Amino acid sequence: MEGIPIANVSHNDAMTMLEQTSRTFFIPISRLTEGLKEAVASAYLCMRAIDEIEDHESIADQTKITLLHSIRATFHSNNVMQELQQLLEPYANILPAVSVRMHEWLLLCPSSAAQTVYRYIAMMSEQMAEWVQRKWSIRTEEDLDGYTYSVAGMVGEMLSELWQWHDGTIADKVKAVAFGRGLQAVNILRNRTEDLERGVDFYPDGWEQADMIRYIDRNLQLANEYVADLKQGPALEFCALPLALAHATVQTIAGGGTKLSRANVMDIVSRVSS
Ligand SMILES: CC(C)=CCC/C(C)=C/CC/C(C)=C/COP(=O)(O)OP(=O)(O)O
Repeated sequence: MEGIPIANVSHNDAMTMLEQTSRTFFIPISRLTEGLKEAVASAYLCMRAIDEIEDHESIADQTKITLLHSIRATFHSNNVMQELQQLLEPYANILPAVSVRMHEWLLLCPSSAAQTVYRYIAMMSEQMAEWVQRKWSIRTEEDLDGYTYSVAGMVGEMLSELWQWHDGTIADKVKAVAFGRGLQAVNILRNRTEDLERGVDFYPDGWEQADMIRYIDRNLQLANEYVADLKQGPALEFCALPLALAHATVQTIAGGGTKLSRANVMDIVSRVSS
C-alpha cells in the first residue's frame, strides 16, 4: 500500500472535519485500514461539501447550479485542487468550511484511488445540479429511485470499487446501490417534518409513511444481502454500523418515535463493534 501523500496536519484536519460533519460515518471510516481510510474520508468530505451546496438555505438555485457544474468541470482540468480552491474561495463567508476547503480533502486521497473518487464526485455534482434544476420534483417511485441514486446509491457503487481497489474484495454493485438508497430513504423518513417545513417533498405522489417504509425495507433487504455476501475484512466492518443504525431508525419511526435516542445509538455502536 502506498504511503499517505500529505502532511499529518492535513490528515488530522480532515479527520476532525469528519468528526464534526458525520454522526454515522466517523466511526466506521476511522476504523478502516490505512489507505482505504484516506480514500473513503476524502470522498465522504468532498461529497458532504457538494451536498452543503445543494441543500444551502440562502444560495439562489441558479447559483447552486452554476457552482455544481463548475465543480464538475474542475475535475476535467489539469489542476483540480487549484481550480477548486479558486472557485470556492469567493463563497468563504457563505458556505461551511467543509465546502470551502474541498480542495484540501482531495489531497487526502491516495493517488491510485483518485480516478475512482474524482469520477464519482464529478458525477454527483452534475446530478445534484440537475436535481436543483428540477426543483427536487419527485412524482413517481422512478423519480425517487433517481434521486436516491444521485445522492447515495452511487456512493455504494463507489465504495464497492474502493473495496476492490484496496484488497480485491468483490461486492455486488446493484445491491450496493440499494444499500445507499435505503440509507437515504431512512433520512427522508426521519426528516419528513423539517423537509416539508422548508418546502421540499421527497415522497412520490400519493405516498404515505407506510409506502416509504416499504421502499426502505425492500432496499435494506438488499443491503443485508450485500453485507452477508462480503468476506471478513474492512468492507464488512465498515458496513455493519450504518446498516444497524438504519434498521433501528426505521423500527423506531414505524413504532411512532421520531429518531433514535442517544442511548440507542451507543448501544448499537457497542454491539456492532464487539
Ligand atoms: C455499499 C454501501 C456501504 C452503501 C452505502 C452508501 C452510503 C454510505 C451512502 C451514504 C448515504 C447517506 C444518506 C449519507 C448521509 O447519512 P447521514 O446523514 O445519516 O449521516 P451523517 O451522520 O454522515 O450525517
